[in-house]
Amino acid sequence: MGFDYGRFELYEVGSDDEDDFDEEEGLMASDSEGVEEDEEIKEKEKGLPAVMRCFDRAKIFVKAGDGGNGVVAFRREKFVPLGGPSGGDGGRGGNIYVEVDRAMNSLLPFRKSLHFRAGRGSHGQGQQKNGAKGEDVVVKVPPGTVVREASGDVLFELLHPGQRALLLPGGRGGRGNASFKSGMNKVPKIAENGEEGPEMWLELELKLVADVGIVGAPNAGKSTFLSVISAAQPAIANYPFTTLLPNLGVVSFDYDATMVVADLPGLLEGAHRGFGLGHEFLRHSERCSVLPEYEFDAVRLELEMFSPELAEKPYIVAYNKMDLPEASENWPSFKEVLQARGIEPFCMSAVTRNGTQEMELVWHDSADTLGPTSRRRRSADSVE
Ligand SMILES: Nc1nc2c(ncn2[C@@H]2O[C@H](COP(=O)(O)OP(=O)(O)OP(=O)(O)O)[C@@H](O)[C@H]2O)c(=O)[nH]1
Ligand SMILES: [Mg+2]
Repeated sequence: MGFDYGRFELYEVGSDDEDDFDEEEGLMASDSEGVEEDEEIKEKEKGLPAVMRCFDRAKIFVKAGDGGNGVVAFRREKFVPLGGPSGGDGGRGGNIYVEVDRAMNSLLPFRKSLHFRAGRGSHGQGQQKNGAKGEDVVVKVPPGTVVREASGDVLFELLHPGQRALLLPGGRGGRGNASFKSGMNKVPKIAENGEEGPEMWLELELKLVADVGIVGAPNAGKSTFLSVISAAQPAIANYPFTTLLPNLGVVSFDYDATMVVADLPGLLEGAHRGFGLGHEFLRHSERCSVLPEYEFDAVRLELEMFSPELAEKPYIVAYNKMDLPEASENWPSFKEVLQARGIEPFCMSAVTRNGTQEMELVWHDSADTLGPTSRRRRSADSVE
């Protein structure tokens, strides 16, 4: 994907405009226009560290279908000038559902399409024909999505793939005059209009339910590592900032124990904006002579600047790319420096899978120290 993504502050509540929607749809097809918009969002996001993007938000408008109108009609038969009432009922409007789609991992699609309208019920017809039900609309969201009303009240938390909830029921269809008939000779000329489908604005928030996050410098091999220890298949490429959206993977240990791991965007995103050690770091890495402990400090600092609370979480240091000569040469001194600071680093090669299993086991054994959620979530569920 050629664009950054971010926090979605899209439209004011109440800007419910059909034309808007079509335009937005159009954007999806034509990339060139989309790019401009992305630039704008990027601009707004300056200084937002990558980790913040794990929490993804979107605002959407949903409207259930209106009910179809009931109809006034009379039977017409030869020699019967005024037959009985025969107007059918209107069909019910379509419902709006929200459903978890395991293939999604962000709320990004809602940037392009934020209005969801279910179909209108058809009107009733003569000969007591009832109108057809309006088409339902299913809003697909990624696992871990919290749905809130505009007031902030939580409506649903959607965790499990396939989980589906009814957001708004369609409006009732109006009764046709046939159903108002009360006696043989009464010929009511009344019929109801369909009920309007309810509508509302909703806020979606995607919360990653991960036990462990892989943080590190851009291009360090985080996505590669995730792909080795889980079934996840994140994009891997030999340039920094390949990962713009967090990838989730499930690491399975023996007997039923699992851990959800998030591969996060390269943490030194601030680096190219020149704060913290970043600028310096990039200059070094251009020359490819960056000291591993320097990189480690830069990542730690970046994490601290983003969230001191996050930085206080227990962590395990993995030194990757050991298959490369320059990496294995640097390893002893890196290890020494860190040990002197009371940290025991591990080394591995994600590509050759040397040491990756050991890393998994360390995680497994540290489940208690890695945070209270790890054990609780084990074998739990949702993301895979
Ligand atoms: N030699 C070697 N190359 C590796 C190893 N792990 C990853 N790579 C390569 O390093 C490059 C970056 O790997 P990614 O997994 O995309 O790195 P990342 O940390 O996710 O990068 P960003 O998402 O851009 O921050 C790719 O070309 C990988 O093939 C390793 O253990 N040894
Ligand atoms: Mg990556």
